[in-house]
Amino acid sequence: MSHLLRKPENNKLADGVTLVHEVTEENSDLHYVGFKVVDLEPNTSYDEKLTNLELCVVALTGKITVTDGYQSFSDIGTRESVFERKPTDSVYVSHNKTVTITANTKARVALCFAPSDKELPTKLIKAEDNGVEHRGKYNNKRQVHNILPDSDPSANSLLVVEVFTETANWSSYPPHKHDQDNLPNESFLEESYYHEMDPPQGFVFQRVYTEDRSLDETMAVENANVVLVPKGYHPVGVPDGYASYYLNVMAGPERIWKFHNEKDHEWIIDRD
Ligand SMILES: O=C[C@H](O)[C@@H](O)[C@H](O)CC(=O)O
Repeated sequence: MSHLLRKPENNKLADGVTLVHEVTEENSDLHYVGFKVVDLEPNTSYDEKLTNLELCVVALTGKITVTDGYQSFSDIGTRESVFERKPTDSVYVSHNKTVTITANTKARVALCFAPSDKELPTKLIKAEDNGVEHRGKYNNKRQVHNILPDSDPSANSLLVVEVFTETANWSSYPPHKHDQDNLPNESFLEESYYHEMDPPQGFVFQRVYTEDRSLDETMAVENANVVLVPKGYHPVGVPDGYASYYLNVMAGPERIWKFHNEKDHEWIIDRD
């Protein structure tokens, strides 16, 4: 199996609390992006102590209450399945705080991390504050919910976005990369993909490859898998009959999403 593909670990932390994924600097090649998924049964809690990391808690499914010890956001989260295709609520918390997430209903929660030493206000990012975009045409159509885009200065280096790709379509396509710290032409951002499929027995293909092909991996990605993109192009192809959801976390030295399309395939954008 590719070292960029992560299957659910389903590590039981306590009764009703399961750590589905844990991507850290220690267990991956990533230095900027950290990512966890936690499943909570009703009335159970998960604590996350932040030291030199900032965090965006995304209520993927179910209702949760999030507190940073000072402020509390109760009963947030808008959906029972990500495939309701509507935005959800999230909470941004800067470094040095302890965050408690309590489930009001059965919930799946994503924790998106990036390095930070900046004290910034804790912020509820309401579902209705997500910028919704419809990108692409023909079989390249996707719906994007911008949770923490670079136009929102609430975070130090975190960028968070969710993407729905219709059946038999492609996204993160034509292939693009953001692995050079060369602004204003391109920014360096690591990225993680948390994938779900509808119906859940589906799969998608994701290729991660660099210009010189020293990295070139094509992965069969199943429901609740995570793909890590330390560098390179990273397109996703969705087979007929299945719809795709993914949550992206991006972070790097500068909080700017400036990508470079692979020239050979850029014509895809310009078709009439
Ligand atoms: O770099 C960003 C990510 O790869 C996705 O968010 C992607 O660009 C989504 C898309 O437009 O298809």
